[in-house]
Amino acid sequence: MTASVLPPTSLVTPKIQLQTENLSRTYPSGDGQITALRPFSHTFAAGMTSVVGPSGSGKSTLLNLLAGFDTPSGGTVRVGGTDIHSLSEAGRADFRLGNYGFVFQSHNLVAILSAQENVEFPLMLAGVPPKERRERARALLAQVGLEQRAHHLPSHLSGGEAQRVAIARALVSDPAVLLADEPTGNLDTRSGEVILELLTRPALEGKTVVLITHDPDVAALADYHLRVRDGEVSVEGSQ
Ligand SMILES: Nc1ncnc2c1ncn2[C@@H]1O[C@H](COP(=O)(O)OP(=O)(O)OP(=O)(O)O)[C@@H](O)[C@H]1O
Repeated sequence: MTASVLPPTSLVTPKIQLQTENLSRTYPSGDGQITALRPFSHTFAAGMTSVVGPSGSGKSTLLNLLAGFDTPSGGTVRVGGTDIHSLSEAGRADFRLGNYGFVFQSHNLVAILSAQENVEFPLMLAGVPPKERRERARALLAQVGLEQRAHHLPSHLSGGEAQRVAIARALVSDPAVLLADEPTGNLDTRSGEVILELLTRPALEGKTVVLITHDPDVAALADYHLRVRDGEVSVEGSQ
């Protein structure tokens, strides 16, 4: 894998703060309500924060709210001072393009696009000119060690390779916030280690990485630790 410095880009964003205040979510259930997330106030530090907790405890609910994919029942998520849920849907989508990267358990690559085109995709949506798009996507594919696979379709990549392309895509806009939901969940141990190493790099660069995992060994790699139990998030301190 080639370690390289990101090329200059018009999309570079400064490190920004991810902050929640009394963030909560309830869902209707029959006659009553399910409290998926109890009021949670927290400032995420730059670096990697793991989120652990049993199935159904509220981890994905928290991540979806941080991403602005779901609407809170109360409270706010601020990214660099912007209350993301006060934006229109289109405004939030634009804001995400410039500030967030996502890595999911399943790579979610577009099946009919090559690895290179998948990585270019967010830049295309952001209106970055083709030449710069190509160069940045190439640089990112090199960073994840897949420059030789640039023209392969996702179906011709291994699970670990596809996840590396997904990471390249998540990082291509140089986002300040990277949200990862069980990114190693479907991978063998060795491929999982490669993915984690790639996720620790942006954390070392001062970005805010939030990583949901069931795996205590994966969580142990993070700088900060949150535990969710019955919708209650607690801070477990740093190591
Ligand atoms: N759209 C929804 N409608 C109703 N209830 C929901 C919805 N999404 C989540 N819940 C409920 O909220 C609670 C928290 O769910 P959530 O998916 O956040 O848990 P999780 O910790 O991510 O679980 P897992 O580890 O299994 O993915 C659960 O009781 C779940 O059933």
